[in-house]
Amino acid sequence: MTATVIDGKKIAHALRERLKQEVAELAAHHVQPGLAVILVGEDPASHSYVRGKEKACESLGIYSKVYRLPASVSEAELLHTIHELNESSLIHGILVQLPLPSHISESSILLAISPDKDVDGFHLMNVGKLQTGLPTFLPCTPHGVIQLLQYENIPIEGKHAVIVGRSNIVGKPLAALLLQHNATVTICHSKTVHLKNFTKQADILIAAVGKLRMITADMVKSGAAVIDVGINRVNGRLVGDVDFEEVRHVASAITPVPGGVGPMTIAMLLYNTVEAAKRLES
Ligand SMILES: Nc1nc(=O)c2c([nH]1)NC[C@@H]1CN(c3ccc(C(=O)N[C@@H](CCC(=O)O)C(=O)O)cc3)C=[N+]21
Repeated sequence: MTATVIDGKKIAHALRERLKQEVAELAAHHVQPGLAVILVGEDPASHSYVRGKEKACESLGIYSKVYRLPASVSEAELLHTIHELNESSLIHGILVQLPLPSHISESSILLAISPDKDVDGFHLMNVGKLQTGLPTFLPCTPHGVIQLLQYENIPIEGKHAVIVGRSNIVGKPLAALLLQHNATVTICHSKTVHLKNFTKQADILIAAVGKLRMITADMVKSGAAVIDVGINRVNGRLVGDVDFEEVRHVASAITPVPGGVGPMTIAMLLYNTVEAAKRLES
């Protein structure tokens, strides 16, 4: 078997074209969605992601403003910036790029963002809403994964989805979303004993660990859909958590890295920003 390679770039592009029309319709009503991105420190990868987000906003006609703050910024200063953005009428979405320097408490920063502008869906109120099944901003990467599966007509209901990785930004919210779509969900992590026994049972296997090519062909059931959320850098090149060349001969569908989940994450951020503008301006 050779898997269908899921073209995340193409699917993200299609979503962005739809959003571009929505932004144009909002403009006719004198509303321009605005996104503020706060980036603390000098991590080159973070700077590169944030540039991607800026360019994406520009191509859709979304206003964006990036706050590049030194790693030495205090928690109080950061909170001050967030409070100003909560009040700003130009800004509908606020994103604080993670990770933050260790002297800043991530949870207090995320709590300070107005839940109505929390386009990452990381505020505790919105985390609770997601768990409860109430409408909220869906975290971008998990939402992007669901969109990829739906676009490719990969059924979720009744299927066994196995997620490797339990982070607050991918593994846990993705488990909640897959449950909402009636999958049977297993979450595996670094302390899981005999990981392969679990991954082998997956109809949908999601790798979100951050460990280079850790999912090998022997861990995948024949015909499974394999979604690679991993981003690892090898000599400046991006490589996923899945051994793509090996696993593509076992799976029925597989996402590449780059060009899989990453572009969808950005598309869903734009989607949430447009949603935020519609809600705040209605
Ligand atoms: N508050 C917050 N929200 C985030 O959504 C967030 C974050 N912090 N911190 C870092 C991670 C990482 N992330 C990516 C987004 C797009 C690509 C992406 O577009 N990747 C392209 C390649 C880009 C390249 O070549 O550098 C691809 O996979 O094809 C990757 C990674 C969002 N994150």
